[in-house]
Amino acid sequence: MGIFSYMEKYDYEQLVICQDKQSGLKAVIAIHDTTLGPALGGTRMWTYASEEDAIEDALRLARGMTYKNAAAGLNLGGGKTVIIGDPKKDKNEEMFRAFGRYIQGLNGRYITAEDVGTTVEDMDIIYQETNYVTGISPAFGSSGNPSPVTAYGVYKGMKAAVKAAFGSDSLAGKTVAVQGVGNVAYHLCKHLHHEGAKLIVTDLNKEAVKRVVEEFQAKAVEIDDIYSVECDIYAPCALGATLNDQTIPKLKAKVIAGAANNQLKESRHGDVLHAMGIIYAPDYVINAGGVINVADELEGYNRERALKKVEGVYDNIERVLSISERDGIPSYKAADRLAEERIARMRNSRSQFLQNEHHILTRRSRM
Ligand SMILES: NC(=O)C1=CN([C@@H]2O[C@H](COP(=O)(O)OP(=O)(O)OC[C@H]3O[C@@H](n4cnc5c(N)ncnc54)[C@H](O)[C@@H]3O)[C@@H](O)[C@H]2O)C=CC1
Ligand SMILES: CC(C)CC(=O)C(=O)O
Repeated sequence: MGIFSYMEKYDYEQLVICQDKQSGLKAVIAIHDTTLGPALGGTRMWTYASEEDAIEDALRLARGMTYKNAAAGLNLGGGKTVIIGDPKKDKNEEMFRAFGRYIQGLNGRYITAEDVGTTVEDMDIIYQETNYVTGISPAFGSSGNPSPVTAYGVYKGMKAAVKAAFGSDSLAGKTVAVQGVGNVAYHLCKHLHHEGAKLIVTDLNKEAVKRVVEEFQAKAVEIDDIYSVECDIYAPCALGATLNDQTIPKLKAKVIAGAANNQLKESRHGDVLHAMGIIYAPDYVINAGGVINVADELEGYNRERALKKVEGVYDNIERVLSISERDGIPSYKAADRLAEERIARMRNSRSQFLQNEHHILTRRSRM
């Protein structure tokens, strides 16, 4: 399908291809929908096999952010950036300075933050060129790395999903298979270990595996074995599309609850999970803790208030799963319905861009 056909099919607003020869920057900014407010979504840096893969990831992630921000009750639209490159080798200051200027050129339509392969330090560099960035250092009055807060939300959402499957939200004694133990899942494993869950983990990064084995007595398995291990919960916390025709038949888990974006390769895989009786916590509902955290910056960041809002992920998962049960529809469809209904209701309200004649992020710099 051509880019314009794809953008028309899912009603995207804008796709920006950014290049800076001197720094090697090759970035794709996708803005899906700004009905609820400026598009907010992180910047992912990854070694994509092709430019087409990078563009597809940016588009899928951006639309996911529209649904995530709407379902979380935020006055934010959906957008995302991918930077093509190896985050371990290809980063430099001028790359993120150039990227910050491209964001500034969008005049507040897109606000960025961290995602896979980018860090608070990268956001601090971007902040030198534009105000339209969140998740920057607390020294600037910001919220810092969103990952630990995302993990807290996933932990709360997992408890709600476990309650739907087993009748109690206790994770004590439950076995959780965690795929990808990076920024978010390291902190998720800490919560799970503290509550007495047993951990089975895998990651391409052997140092990341070693850390959770040593700290949380996790059992390490090979990359492809994570799907078929005996467990109660499968927690996808790596990249997307891990729920597909090849992997779903291997699953033994009764619950799927993880941080990764775009876990379903295609929507129909959500139908398959529903038919199998597996409780699927929709990815953009359970992993909304990070964006809820950085969105609190719009009011002048208050960590206690932000964490209180993130605890609401538990209620949101309960609400989606009860709609799924009541109406006999897959949980991903119940989540989509909630998000789409809010966007439709807000379509005619005043834009969140210019409350009190100021972009919603300018309040931060006035505090
Ligand atoms: N950082 C945040 O606050 C948020 C992150 N997410 C999503 O959560 C997921 C994880 O994000 P982070 O922890 O920030 O990224 P990260 O890059 O720190 O961790 C991802 C880990 O997955 C591993 N990995 C990649 N492919 C793998 C595979 N095939 N099998 C096993 N491990 C694999 C990587 O080696 C890495 O250690 C991503 O999908 C991200 O988009 C969603 C919401 C917020
Ligand atoms: C604050 C960011 C981590 C938000 C985002 O990009 C996400 O939730 O995927």
